[in-house]
Amino acid sequence: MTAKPVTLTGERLSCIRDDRVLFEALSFTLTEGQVLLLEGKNGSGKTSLLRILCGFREADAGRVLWCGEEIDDSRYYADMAYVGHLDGIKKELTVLENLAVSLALGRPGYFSIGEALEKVRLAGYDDVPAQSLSAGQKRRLSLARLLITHNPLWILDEPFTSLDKAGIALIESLMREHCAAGGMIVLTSHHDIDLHDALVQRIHLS
Ligand SMILES: Nc1ncnc2c1ncn2[C@@H]1O[C@H](COP(=O)(O)OP(=O)(O)OP(=O)(O)O)[C@@H](O)[C@H]1O
Repeated sequence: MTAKPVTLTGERLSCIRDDRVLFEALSFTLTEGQVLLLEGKNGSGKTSLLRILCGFREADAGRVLWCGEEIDDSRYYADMAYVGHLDGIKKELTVLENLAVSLALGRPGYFSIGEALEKVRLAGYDDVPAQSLSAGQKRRLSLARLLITHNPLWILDEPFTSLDKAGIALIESLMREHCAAGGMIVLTSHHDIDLHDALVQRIHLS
């Protein structure tokens, strides 16, 4: 039996909020190594589309498929990692405890916890409660979760928020490595991203 190709497909997706059509009949297919960049002004529906792709909200019409199957199965949730506005961090836990919980819930990824902390420049912060971190450090911690578990699909809502220049360059290089390893990324960003154009599909919501 041949394995199905790894794809994320949006099929004629529509979203309506308070009688306003944010988007309608939106279709795309993302394959291994590709990035889908959602662009558009504030309130245009980027986060709403991400939430539909994550399965947190149903589309008003259309379907989301992972490897050709509807996303209501556990395989999708094992394969997908979401980093949203709220960082997904447990503030009462330490940096190390936060990552240990993520690792326990997922499959081991590219890096150990120690290596991931080095990468995101949080080495030495292991025992610091997450609530004491700065906004940029919290964002780095939430992104470190992507490195310690194996998730072919990353869904990232404004991943560069609160990051300094070095942090932005770091995330871009992690995204390039993820795509080179066959991963896929869907993200929203108000910043330009430094990725090879051939990898990037853009959807502009208006
Ligand atoms: N839970 C909700 N109930 C009703 N309306 C909502 C809800 N969430 C979002 N909206 C509305 O949907 C529209 C799109 O919001 P969304 O967060 O998807 O925009 P966005 O493109 O991500 O914006 P931003 O760039 O500001 O993050 C907005 O007008 C918002 O008020």
